[in-house]
Amino acid sequence: MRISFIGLGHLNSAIVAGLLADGYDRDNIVATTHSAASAATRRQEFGISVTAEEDSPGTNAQAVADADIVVLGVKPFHIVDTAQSLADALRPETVVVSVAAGTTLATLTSALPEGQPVVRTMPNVALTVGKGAVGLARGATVTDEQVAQVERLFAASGTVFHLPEDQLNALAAMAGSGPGYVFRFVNALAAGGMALGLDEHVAQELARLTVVGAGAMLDTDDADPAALEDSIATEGGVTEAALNSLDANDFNQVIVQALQANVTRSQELGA
Ligand SMILES: NC(=O)C1=CN([C@@H]2O[C@H](COP(=O)(O)OP(=O)(O)OC[C@H]3O[C@@H](n4cnc5c(N)ncnc54)[C@H](O)[C@@H]3O)[C@@H](O)[C@H]2O)C=CC1
Ligand SMILES: O=C(O)[C@@H]1CCC=N1
Repeated sequence: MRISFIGLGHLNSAIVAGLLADGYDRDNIVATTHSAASAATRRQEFGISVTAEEDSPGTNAQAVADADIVVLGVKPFHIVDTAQSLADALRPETVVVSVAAGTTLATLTSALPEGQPVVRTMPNVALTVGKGAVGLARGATVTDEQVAQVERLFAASGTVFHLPEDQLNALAAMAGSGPGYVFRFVNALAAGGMALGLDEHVAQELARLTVVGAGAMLDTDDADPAALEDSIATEGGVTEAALNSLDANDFNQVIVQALQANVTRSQELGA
């Protein structure tokens, strides 16, 4: 299966890293970037063929010419132009996969030749470490076999959820962006530790190790986050006092509002 990555930034790099860690043959992966500098960096990092549009205009079209799957990993506001620029080079059976926030199947389909198989996905960067969560919605003309091929691309380093397209923005708000919220929490925890008088390095290490440890406790199929929370919040103890403070500040509602802001932005990007 030949896979062509158009754009090799944070997200497509996470997919490539996951594939390579799973033993995928690097000779069957090619990628392109905008700048020559980032192509050189990624070539070095992954040992795959990476060419830059800046160096050789038209390299995107060359990269997709014999691909079985093309993964468009450019920013949402570039995806229509990019898809249109590839239209003449794509073989009719090549599956075009979008990872873009917001961009709908209808928009992508209208930028491609009629009947081109399309899959819209929403991955997250945890693919890099084999722990990705990926939403997948199929276009109208993609076959079951092609969907299975796309699923295998992500299942190498993550868990795939087949969802109706109208649920992908919600998945993005939770899982696509979710690692970013967790990293923000780590930074906030470290800042909290420093406010209590801990040395910066100690506070940062404590924050990081705490989230790594809690994440590892969740890393089983039957993990129960509510029961885990209870197991730490001893009745009348210190954790309970802190959680009560979070409740008093409407922590859950703060999260709901953040997810709503995320969905609103997806809708704007998709409009
Ligand atoms: N970063 C993340 O955690 C996630 C990102 N996404 C989606 O992934 C897509 C890319 O986002 P990031 O990787 O964060 O952005 P990024 O800025 O890191 O990567 C964009 C890539 O596109 C390349 N590019 C731009 N114009 C190009 C052109 N004409 N030809 C070839 N390559 C070109 C750039 O060189 C760069 O490698 C977006 O659509 C985003 O919605 C989806 C889920 C998670
Ligand atoms: O922030 C973004 O727009 C992308 C999509 C989900 C995560 N990163």
